[in-house]
Amino acid sequence: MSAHQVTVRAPAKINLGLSVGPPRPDGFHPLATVYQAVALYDDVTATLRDDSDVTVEVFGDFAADVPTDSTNLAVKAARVLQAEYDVEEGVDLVIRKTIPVAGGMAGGSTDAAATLVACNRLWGLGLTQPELQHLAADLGSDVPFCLVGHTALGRGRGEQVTEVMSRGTFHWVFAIAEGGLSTPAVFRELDRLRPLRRVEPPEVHPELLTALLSGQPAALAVALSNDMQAAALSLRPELSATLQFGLDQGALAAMISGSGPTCLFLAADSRRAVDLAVELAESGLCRMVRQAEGPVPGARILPAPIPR
Ligand SMILES: C[C@@](CO)(OP(=O)(O)O)[C@H](O)COP(=O)(O)OP(=O)(O)OC[C@H]1O[C@@H](n2ccc(N)nc2=O)[C@H](O)[C@@H]1O
Ligand SMILES: Nc1ncnc2c1ncn2[C@@H]1O[C@H](COP(=O)(O)OP(=O)(O)O)[C@@H](O)[C@H]1O
Repeated sequence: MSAHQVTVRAPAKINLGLSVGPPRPDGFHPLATVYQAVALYDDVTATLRDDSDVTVEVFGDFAADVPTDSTNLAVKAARVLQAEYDVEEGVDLVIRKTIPVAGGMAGGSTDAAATLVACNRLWGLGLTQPELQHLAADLGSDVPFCLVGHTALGRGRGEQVTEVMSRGTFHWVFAIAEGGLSTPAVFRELDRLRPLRRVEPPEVHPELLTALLSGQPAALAVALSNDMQAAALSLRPELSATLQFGLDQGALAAMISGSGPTCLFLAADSRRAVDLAVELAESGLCRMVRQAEGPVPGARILPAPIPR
């Protein structure tokens, strides 16, 4: 079924465990990661064009930091679909951005996932989830997870995802830093910091999977890990103070999100998450504070567009 306009809501991700192996011959790093999708969303509205052009407009919190040319990941996703399936129609994309840019939360990747879902419907392509997953993997290592959401294990370079059982809802607080960090630069810093001969193949810690099954935030707090944290802190040492501040205010755990620089905090419940968010906002240590629960589903079509 095709449509004239489709809006897709797509979540940010965090990595509850991020184990990074030595670089492969193609330059990518093998990962064993446990992703979780959290309720911080970008909305992508796709409107049909008669000609074959693809345009993008971005508004919202972080719009100024997002490219609106052919390097935009949403534009790339639409172009990939056009090329693969000989689509003659085009699309106008409008992104409402609430996920920090270059923040280690897969904002660009999730916009690409949203665009795949939206254009699949808009152009009446009828592609299945595995077909979309295949295209997603070519667009970026995080994109396949953004399609499925919830909690999932990521292997390979992060693009091979399988669902992980998780009980209950976890309450997260995010301290969004001024400026972003380039993902390749953080991987390079990690390689510089670690003697490569001694780097083990990546692995998921069994305690993390057990903690997710228990649904207990206190168990999850001690099972979180991120190999990229040391590299992100090496590039942005001031983030250590933000992490420590959150712990001093009662967070169960504090960690860098993915390649950073967003700092994430696990709260015991929703009330404590609100308290922590207020304290962080007043601390002046970050640009913005957000709260979100997880897990939530991946990119999905909304029944009606969201007014601007
Ligand atoms: C680090 C992670 C953890 O989930 O997330 P972010 O912190 O960026 O959100 C991801 O692996 C980011 O995935 P994504 O942002 O899709 O990366 P890609 O576009 O595939 O790759 C961008 C660049 O990052 C490096 N890269 C990425 C993934 C990987 N497994 N090994 C790498 O070395 C490579 O230099 C690559 O050219
Ligand atoms: N739709 C998009 N949203 C955000 N960033 C985008 C988008 N398209 C391209 N980019 C580029 O991708 C880079 C990484 O962005 P993002 O996916 O938000 O970060 P991260 O890889 O840390 O999760 C940004 O610096 C930006 O230049």
